[in-house]
Amino acid sequence: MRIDVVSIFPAYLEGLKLSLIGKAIEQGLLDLTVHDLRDFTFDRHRTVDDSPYGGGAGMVMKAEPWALALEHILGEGTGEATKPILIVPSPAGEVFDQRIAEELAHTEHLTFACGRYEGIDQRVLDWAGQSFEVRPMSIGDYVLNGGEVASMVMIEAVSRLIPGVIGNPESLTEESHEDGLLEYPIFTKPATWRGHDVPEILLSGNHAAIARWRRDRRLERTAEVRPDLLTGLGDLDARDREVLD
Ligand SMILES: COc1cccc(Cn2ccc3ccc(-c4cc(N)[nH]n4)cc32)c1
Repeated sequence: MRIDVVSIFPAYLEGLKLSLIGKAIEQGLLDLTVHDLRDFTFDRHRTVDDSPYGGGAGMVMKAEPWALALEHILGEGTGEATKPILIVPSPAGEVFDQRIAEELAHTEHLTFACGRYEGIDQRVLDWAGQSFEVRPMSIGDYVLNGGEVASMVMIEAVSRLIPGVIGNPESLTEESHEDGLLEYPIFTKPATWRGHDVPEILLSGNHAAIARWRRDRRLERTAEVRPDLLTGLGDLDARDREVLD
């Protein structure tokens, strides 16, 4: 997968080059390029913003640098079969979730447009629609100062789903949100720690009983912390219902 990110703070994205995502880049599973939007300005001050038409507080990101940056990215295109996707982090976007992460993990090329100030001139998104599938995307109902953190969240959530990025693919199966339930509580040595014991069942070696215990804990935790997720689940069996009632 090819990922391009455009930002006026390219150093923000350096964190992605650590740990598993960094290894995936080294292994060629991921091709990440971060572009400095100011490289697409040509005035002395490398201007990327101006005051908003219609008045109001703050500044708006100018269209032309964005168009030049996106054209540069398209120009490096390797003739992808489908329109590349342009993710535009925004408080006014569709809310990113695991389903969208799974969807994006199957695409060839993602571009993230990291806005700052009060956002990007709307005409950029309208213009980009001719060459990109433009997806304004929120990572939650709270306000950030720009799109970089949101892009890192989405890039991490998507990249870890690419085969080979996470060493053990089994660890992707029983995760929160993977199948609609939150994950079960986890423990490691020592078996007793500051007066707190690991649940006996986990020391029993009875794998069927352990699997059942884990599913029960997932159901209980989901019902307690995120009951909204239970409505989206398919048919729960009688045993599941018993745990929830
Ligand atoms: C109403 O508050 C705002 C309205 C417009 C812009 C900004 C600041 N800002 C600039 C670029 C940008 C990109 C993403 C986000 C963002 C995404 C999520 N989930 N929260 N915040 C915020 C951004 C704040």
